[in-house]
Amino acid sequence: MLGLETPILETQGLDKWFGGLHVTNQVNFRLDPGEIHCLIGPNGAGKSTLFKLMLGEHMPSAGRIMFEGEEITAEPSFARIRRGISVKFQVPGIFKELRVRHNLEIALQKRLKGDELDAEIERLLEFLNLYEQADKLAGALSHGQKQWLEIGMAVSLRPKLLLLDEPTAGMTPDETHATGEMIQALNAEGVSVLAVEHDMAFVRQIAQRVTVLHFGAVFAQGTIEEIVADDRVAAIYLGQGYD
Ligand SMILES: Nc1ncnc2c1ncn2[C@@H]1O[C@H](COP(=O)(O)OP(=O)(O)OP(=O)(O)O)[C@@H](O)[C@H]1O
Repeated sequence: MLGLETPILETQGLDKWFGGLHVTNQVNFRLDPGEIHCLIGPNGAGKSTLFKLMLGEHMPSAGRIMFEGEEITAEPSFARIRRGISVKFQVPGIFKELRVRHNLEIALQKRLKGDELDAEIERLLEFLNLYEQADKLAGALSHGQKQWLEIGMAVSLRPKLLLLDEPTAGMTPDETHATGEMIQALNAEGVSVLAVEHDMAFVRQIAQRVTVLHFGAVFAQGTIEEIVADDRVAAIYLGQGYD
């Protein structure tokens, strides 16, 4: 049941200032093990900054970050990755000049060798809907396929927690839906997920809980049904063109 276990990720009173700009404002956030959680909010609300604080790309001005009950506030990104946090950024970080298969091989060879490596490449190609693209150069994939390859690379280390920054940006509705199914399948294997997302249809598809950020602070939290029924949330999106 959500809320009773030690959170996989927790922030306590997290603050970030950029000069005079208070970009993260006393954020108390918890992600329970096994949860799919979406972080939404208008442009400039501070979603990416909160993400970067969780990853160790920015250091907070105040507050604490915990992973599985242990403090990681001052840890560099590589140490957080070693604990089991993996990330997929908006801009694909794939090797465009290499074949799709080879991209996966590079990501997987830290963990697997020989027959096991080969079998896992095949399994991932199937899982990512990239089986027929296996021998194409990664740079020749469609935008959506590149995002899927990046998801495959992000999960190749078997993370406990997957952080996704707008995973469906620029995707067609079909690709977006397929991405949702992929994330749900990973979640069914035990991966906890936190996704920054603008596409509300996608949020509705995957999120078990939603946090709304506004001016760097937690503005609302709940199920997607509670969030879409909240007039205060609708009001902060007015004029921004979201559905
Ligand atoms: N490195 C930085 N230095 C100074 N200001 C920054 C920096 N990074 C972000 N900001 C500012 O912090 C605020 C929040 O930015 P952030 O990118 O976290 O918002 P966001 O919710 O992710 O927005 P979007 O939905 O547009 O991606 C913005 O006003 C932005 O200009």
